[in-house]
Amino acid sequence: MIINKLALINFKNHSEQSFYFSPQINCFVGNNGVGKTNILDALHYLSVGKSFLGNSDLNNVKSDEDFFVIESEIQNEEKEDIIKILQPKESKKVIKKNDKSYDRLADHIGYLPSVMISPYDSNLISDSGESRRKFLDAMISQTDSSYLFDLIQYQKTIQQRNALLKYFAKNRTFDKDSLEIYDDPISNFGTRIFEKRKDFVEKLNPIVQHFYEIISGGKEIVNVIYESHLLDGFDSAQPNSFFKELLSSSIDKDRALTYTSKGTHKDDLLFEMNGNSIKKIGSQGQQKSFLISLKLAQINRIKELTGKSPILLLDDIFDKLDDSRVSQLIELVNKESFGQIFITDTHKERTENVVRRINEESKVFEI
Ligand SMILES: Nc1ncnc2c1ncn2[C@@H]1O[C@H](COP(=O)(O)OP(=O)(O)OP(=O)(O)O)[C@@H](O)[C@H]1O
Repeated sequence: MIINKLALINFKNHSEQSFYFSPQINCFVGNNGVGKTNILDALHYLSVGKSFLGNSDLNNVKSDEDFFVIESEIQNEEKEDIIKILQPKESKKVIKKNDKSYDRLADHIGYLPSVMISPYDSNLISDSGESRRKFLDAMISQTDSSYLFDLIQYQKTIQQRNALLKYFAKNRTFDKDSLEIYDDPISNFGTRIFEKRKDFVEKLNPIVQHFYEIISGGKEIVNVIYESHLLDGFDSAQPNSFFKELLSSSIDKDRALTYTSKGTHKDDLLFEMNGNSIKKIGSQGQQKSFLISLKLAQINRIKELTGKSPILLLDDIFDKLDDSRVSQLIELVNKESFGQIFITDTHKERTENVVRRINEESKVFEI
């Protein structure tokens, strides 16, 4: 998939902008705050229908305007598709492919896979498990639409179970049978989610290690470890029954807490360097190298599973990396022949130097 053209109207600080892209490398250079990251965010919208910054859609409408439009021409093998996202201030967001609206956003996920590497990635290390779960879910969803369906159903059912637990607490009543109605759907959806997450992380980890070794010159060993309540005692011969046991053994605790305390909604990823938490012992540069390795491994898995090269969005990537790590990274990008790449940087000369070394067709846009 190659994005040939991007046109923005009233998207964040961009009133009207069009770009005709190189199929290989595209750089946006300019001072702080001119809207370089916003362009990557628009490309992220094209991929997954929302901002990578987690902003609400309405916040992305340019101040004092009534709507935004992101429109693009995308080379999809032999044909060109038009993807259009329209967000009016007064009504729902519409995503169209070749003039036909999608019924559900989920149907668009996977069409144009993307991987973003940005300064905000450090939140993956510093934040709570929720942001790592979201990252894992977004990664698997881009390669497996049934995963996204299971995830949506699982989350809905957990919400219903939690609402019932709260109802019981509020009305000082309890009915075990009504609570157990949720055991089957939760364990069915949840077990599938668990198995896919476990498998995905097991295959991702050696690739992360491989990339980290290249970027760091083999200085440290990193590990991505999947953590789940389901790991201890899970029996693949009877997959669902273990989840059900987990739910029933925590009923008393759940009643006291008024929410479901055990399940895949509590999963996490552990990031380690030389056997210790990378959050505790990793320097900023080491953490950044780890996150880049994680994202490059994500590209690798998406390519392997879907046959599509995701677009690579690199926001301020060169910041905080020393020269040798930048060189290793460039060599890697060169060797691995990633798909179409979009880079932002405040230093025009640095970007131009880097791009020259990559030796691919490129365009530099001054914003
Ligand atoms: N809804 C909006 N309406 C108008 N302007 C907006 C809106 N949302 C964000 N902006 C503006 O976008 C600018 C930030 O853009 P962006 O983060 O893309 O900059 P950047 O060029 O990547 O900067 P840096 O080099 O600092 O990362 C800010 O000036 C901000 O005020």
